[in-house]
Amino acid sequence: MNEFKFINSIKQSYYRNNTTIKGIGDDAAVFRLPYHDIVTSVDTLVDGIHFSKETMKPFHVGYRSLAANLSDMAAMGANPISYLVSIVVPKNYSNYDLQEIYHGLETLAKKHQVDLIGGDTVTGEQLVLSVTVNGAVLAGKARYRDLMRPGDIIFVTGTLGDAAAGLNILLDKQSVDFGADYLINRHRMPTPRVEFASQLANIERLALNDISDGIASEANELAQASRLTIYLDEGKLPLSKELKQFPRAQQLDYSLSGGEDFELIGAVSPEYWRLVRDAAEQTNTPIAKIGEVKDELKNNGTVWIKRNETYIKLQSSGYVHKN
Ligand SMILES: Nc1ncnc2c1ncn2[C@@H]1O[C@H](COP(=O)(O)OP(=O)(O)OP(=O)(O)O)[C@@H](O)[C@H]1O
Ligand SMILES: Cc1ncc(C[n+]2csc(CCOP(=O)(O)O)c2C)c(N)n1
Ligand SMILES: [Mg+2]
Ligand SMILES: [Mg+2]
Ligand SMILES: [Mg+2]
Repeated sequence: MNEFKFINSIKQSYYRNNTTIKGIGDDAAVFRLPYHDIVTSVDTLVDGIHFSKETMKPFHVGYRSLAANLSDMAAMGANPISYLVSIVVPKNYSNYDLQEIYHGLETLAKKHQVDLIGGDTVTGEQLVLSVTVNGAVLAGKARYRDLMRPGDIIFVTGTLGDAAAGLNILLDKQSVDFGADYLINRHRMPTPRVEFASQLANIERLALNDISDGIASEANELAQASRLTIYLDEGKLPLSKELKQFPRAQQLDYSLSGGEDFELIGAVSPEYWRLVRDAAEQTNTPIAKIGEVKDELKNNGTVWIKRNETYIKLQSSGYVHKN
């Protein structure tokens, strides 16, 4: 790999987004947008933590990395515009491997009309891919975690637990009778719910969070940020037929704390539930009502889940990076 040749090889020949004023080729990129709040976030994938030779090809590393970032845009109700990639390239990575990472990034970027506007390339010991994404939301319309209100419906998109099941199949810790390809694909190439979230623009108030660490963790984040109590119904968690072939305890472990589903969990007033369902239908997004929000002084900041007709406390049991 030669740094400068490489940068030239990944540079887009034109920019899709008309907000992009300067992309790759100067000291920094520039984009311009009136009437919007700029939304930005960064997420990093590390070899051995988020993927391994067993679980992902370079193409998937690129795809999955942008997917996680676009998912954060969706969770803010923002439309993604552009992204930057910081990459640490190990010596044993071939030019082909590198191009495949960018092929994965570009495949999803094209789908969402976002531009690669910059980044940084260095060599190092292990592959690290850090993607920064920029997006925009109409001024004042970002979907913060503290925007839940008592009486809100809690909903979730897609199905939960598939990515964790797929990962365990890839790591040879699990075998299945059917649907291995589906589950593996859900792990390698998650679907960020960008169009769905964008279709909710007409709803005055909405709280959203995306599910990277598991719904047990993300629901607790919503409850804590909004200082309210969430009640979930375990029987209403949306599970794929592929996940349902596992023993019930495993279904629950994967769906509650497996993580990496990149689905959205949200809270909305019941009067707007119809609009949420319409948006789901228009964007081909499965959606399920899974609970409600209450204001209970002694329980605020916590999440409860109905299991066998009684509510038990749902601890924030998702994935935590630790040393
Ligand atoms: N090293 C850091 N320096 C500064 N801010 C950070 C750092 N790490 C996380 N944050 C900030 O902490 C908040 C929570 O980040 P977190 O990564 O948990 O959210 P997320 O990206 O939605 O979840 P995930 O990374 O699990 O997908 C965000 O505002 C994020 O920008
Ligand atoms: C090889 C391999 N081993 C384990 C895992 C599981 N894993 C890693 S990070 C994470 C949470 C999300 O991370 P973040 O919070 O950084 O977004 C999970 C569930 C994996 N993906 N690959
Ligand atoms: Mg993060
Ligand atoms: Mg997030
Ligand atoms: Mg995390």
